[in-house]
Amino acid sequence: MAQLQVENITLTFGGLAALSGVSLEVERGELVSVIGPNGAGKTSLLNCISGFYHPQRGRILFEGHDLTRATPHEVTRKGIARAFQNIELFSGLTVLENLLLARHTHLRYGLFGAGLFYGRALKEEVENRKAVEEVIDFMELEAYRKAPVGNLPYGVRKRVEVARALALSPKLLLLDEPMAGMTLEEKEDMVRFILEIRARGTTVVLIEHDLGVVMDISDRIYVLDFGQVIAEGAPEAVAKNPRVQEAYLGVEA
Ligand SMILES: Nc1ncnc2c1ncn2[C@@H]1O[C@H](COP(=O)(O)OP(=O)(O)OP(=O)(O)O)[C@@H](O)[C@H]1O
Repeated sequence: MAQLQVENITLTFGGLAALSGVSLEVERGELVSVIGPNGAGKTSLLNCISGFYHPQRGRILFEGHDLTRATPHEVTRKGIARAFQNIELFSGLTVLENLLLARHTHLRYGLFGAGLFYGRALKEEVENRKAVEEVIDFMELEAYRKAPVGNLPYGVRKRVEVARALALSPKLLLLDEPMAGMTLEEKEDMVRFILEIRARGTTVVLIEHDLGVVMDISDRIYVLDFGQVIAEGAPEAVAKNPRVQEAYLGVEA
């Protein structure tokens, strides 16, 4: 059974179908990209998987758990974390504080438990610190750990946004245009990080407009157009698909 199973989901907004009958399967450890023209439904799909939107039809299963109606918080606790297109960080807090806060908000046992079991809370805090420091090290953010996020250059903030998601120790990482607006050098760094994240066994679902990057690094690609999957497969096959060329690249088939 695939780790993530999106089964035939439909999501409408006042009569307009953002997604109609979309199915997608992602195996554990895979790097799967979702591409498609503007408005194709890519972000809506990610919003459904991460619990921000609930499809009117269909099912979303993660490791066998039905997440179709789950809240974003429940989805995170099941092991899915998301880095947002529009960076979702607290600009007045440092990199370290943002990462710790993400863990505290989503992963802690709760105040009641912490009060009753002081030892456990302390152990949890040590684990939080360790996990966050490890992510800072991994994402090469050491030089910025005490810097308020608002003062950092855009490219570094994008990297912190991915680090915030990684701080949740996810089994599945959802990346919504992590390279948008980056310089070539920053993109190359981000590609390296994504490949290393996958190499460590984390499943990655990536939305990305840079086709060159997508073709280079994806195990498989899903192509959306007008809220439907019009192609799926290995990068070479997808690139050759006439429907994709027509829809995505604006080339006559
Ligand atoms: N909250 C919403 N309310 C109404 N319509 C929405 C909402 N979110 C998305 N849509 C509509 O759903 C469709 C798909 O949008 P979506 O943002 O998922 O596309 P996308 O493929 O991510 O596009 P882009 O590449 O521009 O980010 C669009 O027609 C959009 O206007």
